Amino acid sequence: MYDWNRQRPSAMPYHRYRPAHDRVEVPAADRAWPARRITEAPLWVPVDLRDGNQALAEPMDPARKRRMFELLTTMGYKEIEVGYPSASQTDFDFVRHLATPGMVPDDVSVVVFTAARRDLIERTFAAIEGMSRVVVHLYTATAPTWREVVLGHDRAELHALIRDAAEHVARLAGDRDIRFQFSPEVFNLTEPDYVLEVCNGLTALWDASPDRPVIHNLPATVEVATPNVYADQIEYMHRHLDRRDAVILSVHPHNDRGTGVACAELAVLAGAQRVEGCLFGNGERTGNVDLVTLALNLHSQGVDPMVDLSDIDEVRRVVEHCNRLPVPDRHPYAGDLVYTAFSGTHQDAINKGLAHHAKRAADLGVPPERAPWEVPYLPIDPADVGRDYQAVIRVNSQSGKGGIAYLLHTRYGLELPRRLQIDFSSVVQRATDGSGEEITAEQLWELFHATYVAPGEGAAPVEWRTVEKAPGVHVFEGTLPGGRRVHGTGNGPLAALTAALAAGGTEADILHYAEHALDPGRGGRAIAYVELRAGGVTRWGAAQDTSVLTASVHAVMAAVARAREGTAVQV
Ligand SMILES: CC(=O)SCCNC(=O)CCNC(=O)[C@H](O)C(C)(C)COP(=O)(O)OP(=O)(O)OC[C@H]1O[C@@H](n2cnc3c(N)ncnc32)[C@H](O)[C@@H]1OP(=O)(O)O
Ligand SMILES: CC(C)C(=O)C(=O)O
Repeated sequence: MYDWNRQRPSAMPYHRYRPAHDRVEVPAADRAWPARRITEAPLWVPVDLRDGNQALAEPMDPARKRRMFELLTTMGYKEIEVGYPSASQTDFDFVRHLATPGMVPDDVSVVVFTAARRDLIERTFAAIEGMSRVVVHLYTATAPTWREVVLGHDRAELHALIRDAAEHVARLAGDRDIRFQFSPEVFNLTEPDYVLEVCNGLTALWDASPDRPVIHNLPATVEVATPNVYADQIEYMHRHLDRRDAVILSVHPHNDRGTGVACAELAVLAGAQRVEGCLFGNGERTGNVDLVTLALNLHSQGVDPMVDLSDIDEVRRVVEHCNRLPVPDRHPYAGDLVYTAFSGTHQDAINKGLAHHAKRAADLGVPPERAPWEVPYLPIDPADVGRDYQAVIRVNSQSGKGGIAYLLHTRYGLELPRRLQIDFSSVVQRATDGSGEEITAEQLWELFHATYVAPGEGAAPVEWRTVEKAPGVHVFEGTLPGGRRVHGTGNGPLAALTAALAAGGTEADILHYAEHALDPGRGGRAIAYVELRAGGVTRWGAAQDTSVLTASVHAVMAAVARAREGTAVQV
């Protein structure tokens, strides 16, 4: 029987915890969500200025709040939770600031958050005086532990408290342009029948209609189960909420198990129409669900995300400034390293994929940024979010020839022949293995130059010329360093050069020769690459010059000089 790697029981106190299924009744498994697909973006509601802000060690000051609000409207969010105005003077003043005419774009609604307490509700209404298109968001925790331990109420008492608060909200709203939202906090640990009793009661109390729908927001306040459990809970509510066409079913996942994004996506499959979260997942503890990841996940499936993330680094800079928290290097879509490959096989595949993409775009007659994207290892085109390809490939000891060639090509215009790529890759490997560090494009170029070009610099003829005496008959004559005159004839200038070298005692066979122009930014220069065999060893040499012939002669001499270094016998 297979028993390799048999794992041993740990000493972790895991038995202190109960599975989520024992803590909450998960409705019957008559589910349709697994077979559904997401074909349009849900309504997004960023809660950075409330849930995100309340989780910061240094909550945003008015200037940072204004910056965050501006960012959210610029990105295209149309419903934004702007604060908990009864919680602090800063929050109150910020909402009053938004009440100034012209501060909130006409097509944007603001949401204000309040607990189900009359004093807090009244302060909330004072904050929104004079504003239109406001959503008043009332919340109360409804899960058993919160009822019993935190609030000290049984089911009926808590229901009465919520209804009293909801009536107060409706009274203060009167016939103003205000909509209502309710969140049974810790929905995911609340009995489904109790959630329905409370939510359906409020739908009736607030007289929700398709023209003036109520929002029922069902939070996974603390994520406690696998995302399929949350999806089952949401689908059950979707099917059983009264006046379904007068209810916007909203979700508000947190990320305690690291599956906030999965919870939100499965909840949308299960019937949720609206998602609350924060940019890059700021929020209490491990954060709210990340709205950037959700939006770009849709983008990567060909679904319009309905927000603008075309300059993700600018979004990230503003969010980092407002929250005073960094976005990690591996953060989906936004981290510094997420479009970068270090490993050889990934680089090789990306390199080939990018070349294939460029060709496909040309074949289709469209610019590369409009052509269908199917590049291995890159789920989206970095250019879609304003990233360039500079950082896509970076080289260290895990890298292979493809990545090295890619960097030298994109940065310096070199088109290394395949065998030279292989040769140089082992040179790079030795250098990076020794240092253990990443090697930049500049350092690669320096290493390339030192390895293949520099040896020719002291070995090139001091003066030389070639003449075509008759068609196909070339003569090379020149003076080698040290003063020796050499002379040779061949069917081309390089054949004449090797004949001259042979006459001088150095037998060399050219195995491969390639040259190309470098880009115009390099002063009209050409580069030549030569692989030759001399004295029993095979070596590459390279040289650049404005003359192709000079570059070729110097490349031959560089390879000869390297072959000399590599043989015991002087060639
Ligand atoms: C999941 C969430 O994100 S919920 C939002 C959490 N956000 C915040 O707490 C940030 C802002 N909060 C605050 O600044 C303060 O808590 C305030 C101003 C709202 C209230 O402050 P205080 O009156 O000093 O009360 P404190 O915060 O100490 O305690 C909360 C009280 O409200 C009660 N309470 C808590 N939630 C609710 C609710 N949703 N509805 C009604 N009462 C509630 C608690 O039972 C407790 O009552 P008790 O004092 O009789 O035991
Ligand atoms: C009350 C709701 C909206 C909330 O912030 C949460 O449950 O995390």
